[in-house]
Amino acid sequence: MRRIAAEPLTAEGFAPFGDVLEVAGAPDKIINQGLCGRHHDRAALDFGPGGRAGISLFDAEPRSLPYRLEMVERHPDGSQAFLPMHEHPWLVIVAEPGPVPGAIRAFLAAPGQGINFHRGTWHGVLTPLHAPGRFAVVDRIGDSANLEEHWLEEPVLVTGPD
Ligand SMILES: NC(=O)N[C@@H](O)C(=O)O
Ligand code: NI
Repeated sequence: MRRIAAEPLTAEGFAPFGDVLEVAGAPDKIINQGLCGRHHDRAALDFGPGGRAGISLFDAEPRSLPYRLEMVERHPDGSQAFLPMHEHPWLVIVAEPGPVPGAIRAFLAAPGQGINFHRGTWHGVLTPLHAPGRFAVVDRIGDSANLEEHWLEEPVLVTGPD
């Protein structure tokens, strides 16, 4: 079985697949009587025609490393953001674009890091590594299925960082 090692999640490394949401660097503006830094407008949200933004809460079972990846999916009609409601590391898996998924990439999100998959990005489903696996999810609410799954011919074993 093919093995890939998760790499630390960075905005640069993840840029081809989406946005990293994290409090890093200077805020764009100081608000609330100087008591809050606003890191403004940090993700490319996209819900397409006929859709709208929704916020859902996911309570997912934690997985363990090494993680057996059997399927990736994509949402052709909108973006999808995973915003952790905990302070644990968690796993983000994507694949290079194409009519069928290309090379698999895995990232280990640090505590406090969230992500936003751009519309159509192949990805593994939400993968917490610790309980509680609680996330706010911002994605498209609409009439379409907005889901395409691809089952890998051979599972991939995702390990922790080298
Ligand atoms: N199906 C669903 O709502 N979640 C998936 O899209 C996922 O990426 O976890
Ligand atoms: Ni998804």
